[in-house]
Amino acid sequence: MEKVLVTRQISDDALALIRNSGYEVRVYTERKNISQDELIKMCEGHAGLLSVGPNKIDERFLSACPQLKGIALMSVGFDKVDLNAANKHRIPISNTPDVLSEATADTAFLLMLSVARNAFYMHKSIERGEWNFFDPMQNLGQELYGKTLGILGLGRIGLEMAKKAKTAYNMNIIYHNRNRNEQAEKELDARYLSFDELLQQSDVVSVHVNLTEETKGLFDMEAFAKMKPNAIFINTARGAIHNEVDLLSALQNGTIWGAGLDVTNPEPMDRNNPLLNMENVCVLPHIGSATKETREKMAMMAAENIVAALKGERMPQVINAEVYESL
Ligand SMILES: NC(=O)c1ccc[n+]([C@@H]2O[C@H](COP(=O)([O-])OP(=O)(O)OC[C@H]3O[C@@H](n4cnc5c(N)ncnc54)[C@H](O)[C@@H]3O)[C@@H](O)[C@H]2O)c1
Ligand SMILES: O=C(O)[C@H](O)CO
Repeated sequence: MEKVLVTRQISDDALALIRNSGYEVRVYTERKNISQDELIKMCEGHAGLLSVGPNKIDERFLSACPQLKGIALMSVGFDKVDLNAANKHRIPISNTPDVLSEATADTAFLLMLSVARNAFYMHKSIERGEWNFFDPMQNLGQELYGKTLGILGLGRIGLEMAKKAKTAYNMNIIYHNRNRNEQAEKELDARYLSFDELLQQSDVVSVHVNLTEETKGLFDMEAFAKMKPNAIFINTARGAIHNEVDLLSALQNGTIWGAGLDVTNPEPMDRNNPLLNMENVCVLPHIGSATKETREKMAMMAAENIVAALKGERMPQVINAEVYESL
């Protein structure tokens, strides 16, 4: 019986789907990140890998695991995968698009509102015993009604964020993306701008692009300096898209007003990171898609994909469709 390695505990239904399809499942249950050497060792004797978490799938890994017939990621982001290497080894790789878009956009929205009202810091101030009387001039945040939201990356998640902001706060939507989205322009009255124009005109910038060589470090001091002093920076995409040292300076010297991060670089963030003690910053531990419903859907999607790969069928959510074309 062929075996599938699952690198984290996932839902029983998803595991049952793999087992009921005729495969043995081994679940790695230790609560720590896995080194590549450990993963290579664990993959021995397995035909399928359902990869949960930031496992690096590169030339070294794929050369060391020639028995793998497919890899299903339980994430939409695939920045840890070297697709050229996967194509070279003819390994199909799948991800979990769409099912997590709403939950992740909710997290971006939650951060936007929390930063605008300093919510996390206010919570901590109660714990510190600082809530002693009602002061009408203290703890003042910003309103979002009618303000301008700049979306970098109007893909699946960016579009959900734009819809929420338009519906809930009638925000003006501006965006920068690889391609224009005429439907969003029509339905949300969204305006397409250059990256620099987006920075200059946004009250909130929300990042939803994939992490690539092009977007790595895109938000540095030069970018923050182009933003408005009242601007809020939200990143739920990947931590490496912003330069953390530059972000800290921009927040400390008032170049921008606040920041909300669901993603950091590295992850986990060091508990002594100065960003955690700033009034104008909210940080979450990469919980973008972390609802029971969404994680269940992601697990089922990943399970369906790995079963397809082992059966020799096309993975429904394959990222590197080229592997099928070259067969
Ligand atoms: N925080 C979380 O838990 C969480 C959850 C899901 C996804 N994510 C991140 O969100 C990202 C986006 O997910 P998605 O499903 O919306 O992906 P998507 O592919 O639908 O959207 C990404 C958009 O960014 C655009 N883009 C990419 N590079 C660009 C560039 N250099 N300039 C302009 N536009 C560019 C693309 O054209 C696309 O429209 C994922 O890659 C992942 O890193 C994070
Ligand atoms: O890309 C994703 O789906 C999330 O960030 C989880 O890795």
